[in-house]
Amino acid sequence: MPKVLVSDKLSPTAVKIFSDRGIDVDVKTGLKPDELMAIIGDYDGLAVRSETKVTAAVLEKATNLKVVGRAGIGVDNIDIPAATQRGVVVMNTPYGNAITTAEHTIAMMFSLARQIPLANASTHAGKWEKNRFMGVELFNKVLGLIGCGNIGSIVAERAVALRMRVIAFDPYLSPERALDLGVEKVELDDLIARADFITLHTPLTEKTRGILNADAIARMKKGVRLINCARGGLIDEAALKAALESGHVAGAALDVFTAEPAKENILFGMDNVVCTPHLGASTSEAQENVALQVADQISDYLLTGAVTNALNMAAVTAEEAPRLRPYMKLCEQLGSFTGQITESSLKAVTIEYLGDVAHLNTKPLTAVVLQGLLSPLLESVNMINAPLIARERDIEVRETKSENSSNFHSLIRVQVTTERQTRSVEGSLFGGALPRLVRINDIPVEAELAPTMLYVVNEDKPGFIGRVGTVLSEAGVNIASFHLGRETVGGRAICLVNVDTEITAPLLEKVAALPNVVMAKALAF
Ligand SMILES: NC(=O)c1ccc[n+]([C@@H]2O[C@H](COP(=O)([O-])OP(=O)(O)OC[C@H]3O[C@@H](n4cnc5c(N)ncnc54)[C@H](O)[C@@H]3O)[C@@H](O)[C@H]2O)c1
Ligand SMILES: O=C(O)[C@H](O)COP(=O)(O)O
Repeated sequence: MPKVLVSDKLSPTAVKIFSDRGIDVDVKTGLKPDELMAIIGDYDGLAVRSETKVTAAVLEKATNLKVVGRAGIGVDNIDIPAATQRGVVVMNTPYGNAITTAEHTIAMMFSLARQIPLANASTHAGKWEKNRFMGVELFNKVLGLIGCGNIGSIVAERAVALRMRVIAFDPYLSPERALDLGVEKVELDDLIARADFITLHTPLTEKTRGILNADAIARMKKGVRLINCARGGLIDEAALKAALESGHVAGAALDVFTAEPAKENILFGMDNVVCTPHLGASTSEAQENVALQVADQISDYLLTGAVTNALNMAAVTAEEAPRLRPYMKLCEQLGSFTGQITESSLKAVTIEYLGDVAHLNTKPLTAVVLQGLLSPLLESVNMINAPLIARERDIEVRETKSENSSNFHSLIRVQVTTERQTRSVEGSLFGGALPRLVRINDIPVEAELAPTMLYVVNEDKPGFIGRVGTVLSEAGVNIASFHLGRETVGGRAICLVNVDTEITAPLLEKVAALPNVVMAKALAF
């Protein structure tokens, strides 16, 4: 039974879903890094929010871990490259808290415009300072959105309804989408110069870190108000403090901070700053949504292989997963066979999906071919990091599909080009489930791949089979099955022998030295 650890505060719905689906679940929140590292090796899945830091050091100890699920959007607390390297799928729940966070942004904008937090404190203190709190309307003001994805778009819709004039900077916002939302797509400089209110809705990346720095702030309208419910670090806090003190920026509302938990911050205590402790996603509805989604996604992956909302792997639906399973095995074997017989550096791989398989989601199949292909050549390759490794090594990966597959319902052809040559291997599923190699280069064959195999390329001459059999039997190696194929009578031929024990190097040398043998290799699957 798979085991999952919930290490941040999640709605109890998550635990119920894991238990109902037959997954062992432990809830241990507030763990220190060394405490997490001490126990993480026991778990197949980890469910987190933003508090648990899933670092490379934690992943190193996570020897059984298959999936990390983030109940929320931002994944900056998870070392995705390290997870990818270790074959751990990282998933988030990209929509579950988007409305809630957009509503928090709007609430922060109103709070700033009408100084509600300060007025509230003053009124509670019995001061009745009616003349102190003069606000501004949102109506007809220019709202500049930096980032117009899920949350930015929802903020835009709400702001348009408030009759604000909404402009947005987002390099990935299409003109059609902007039109649909009723926002004007602009460049960052334009937004900075025109906006009365600016809200941020991007992840924190190398490009967005400090996107509102001293220079950007200096170019804003005097009296601008800034709202950040995305990530600390998008606004330079020291530059903001200076601009708030000078009055250039009239106010700022911040849910997120450069260092969190933010027990101290240079902006704390300023009258024109409204703060909340990273509450953007904190509504009962959003927490219910993300807990339910993350538990279902983690369970689906652990129980069926379905992949939803992964950041480092292609999606696989629950319906696709069982149909893909036998092809995954075949693809791994085709990749592994090709990888084991490849001796010079790889330049390109083409994977052709022919017949019924062409209608399936082939992205994960290609990832598995690459895993099989690269595993004999490199350490620690898995289907999650294999596409990345291929890219990093400039191996061109092509995928083609066609409905025609000659004599087979489905046929997968893997063609590999190295510095020296191009070779191809074809495979199919017999009876819809059993992987078989059906062609190696131009030679038809029908071979089941077994854990230990001998692969020989030879000239098709009488006596060859007997000689191989004799050499193997003299070495005490039992033959389980023998598969032959040849180009033409007397031409190039191949033989694949499934054997019950290891083929040692001296034995392989003996086979290679037999008459008419062109090449001999020991293979393992
Ligand atoms: N405060 C909270 O509790 C809370 C809750 C949820 C999400 N968030 C944060 O809000 C952010 C946005 O979430 P989302 O769901 O809208 O994500 P999203 O991926 O749907 O949208 C992000 C948008 O930012 C845009 N973008 C990326 N780089 C950019 C750049 N350099 N300049 C301009 N735009 C850029 C992208 O094109 C995308 O449209 C995330 O960082 C997330 O972590 C915070
Ligand atoms: O990225 C997110 O989803 C938000 O920052 C929410 O974070 P939280 O789950 O820690 O509240």
